[in-house]
Amino acid sequence: MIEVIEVEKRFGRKQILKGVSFTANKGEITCLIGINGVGKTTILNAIMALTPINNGQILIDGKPLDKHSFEKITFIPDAITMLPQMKIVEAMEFMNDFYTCWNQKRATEILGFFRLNLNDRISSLSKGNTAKVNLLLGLALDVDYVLMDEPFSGIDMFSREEIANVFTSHLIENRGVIITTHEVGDIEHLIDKVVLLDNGVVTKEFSAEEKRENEGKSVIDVMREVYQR
Ligand SMILES: Nc1ncnc2c1ncn2[C@@H]1O[C@H](COP(=O)(O)OP(=O)(O)OP(=O)(O)O)[C@@H](O)[C@H]1O
Repeated sequence: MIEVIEVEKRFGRKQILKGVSFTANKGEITCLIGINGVGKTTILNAIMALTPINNGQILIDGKPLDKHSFEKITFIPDAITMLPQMKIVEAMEFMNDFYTCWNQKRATEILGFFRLNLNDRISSLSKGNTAKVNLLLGLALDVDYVLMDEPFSGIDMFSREEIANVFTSHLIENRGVIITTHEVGDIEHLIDKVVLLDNGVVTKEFSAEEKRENEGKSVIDVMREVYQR
């Protein structure tokens, strides 16, 4: 389980996170939702220890972040981190050299899943294929938790459908996934838990299925209630 406990984060004098708490379980998809600038990416960066927090605690399987946390989590950012002149195959080789938990068999499977070509250069990829390469590089790591920052952002509906298919595949099975988005429509039916952020805190944390079954409300209905004040 990933536990985010009363996390506070300031950039200069601007307090972005004012005591954010939520949990994300293994085998579940937890969706962090909030309007632009609310601090979704900052939370993912904090979980990866890429940004220091001012207060609070983050635990992975009950333990504070340390140098071994990286063997448990992968972060799939919304922009490519590989050099533009690299071919996809070279990006995969780089990951293989760098990470002991790289799973080549899984990488080859994802390559086929997304119909990507090994010899295509990163710089030549469409936005949709860039997102798919990011997913390939992240999901081919054998780790328990996957953080995804805005995987659907700016991508056409066909690529969105293909990416959404990942969430029902064995590529995700048994892993704990935290995804940030403000375009919840594509995966609403796949999300286990929704964490709504507003004004630096978690305003609602709920099961999407229970909300639908007990109150007849979709995630988008709840978002409207929270954000259209
Ligand atoms: N390194 C930084 N230095 C200063 N301010 C920052 C830094 N990183 C983020 N911020 C600010 O913190 C706030 C939250 O940023 P963050 O990227 O976490 O939001 P977000 O919810 O992911 O937004 P979006 O949906 O637009 O991606 C923003 O106001 C942003 O400008």
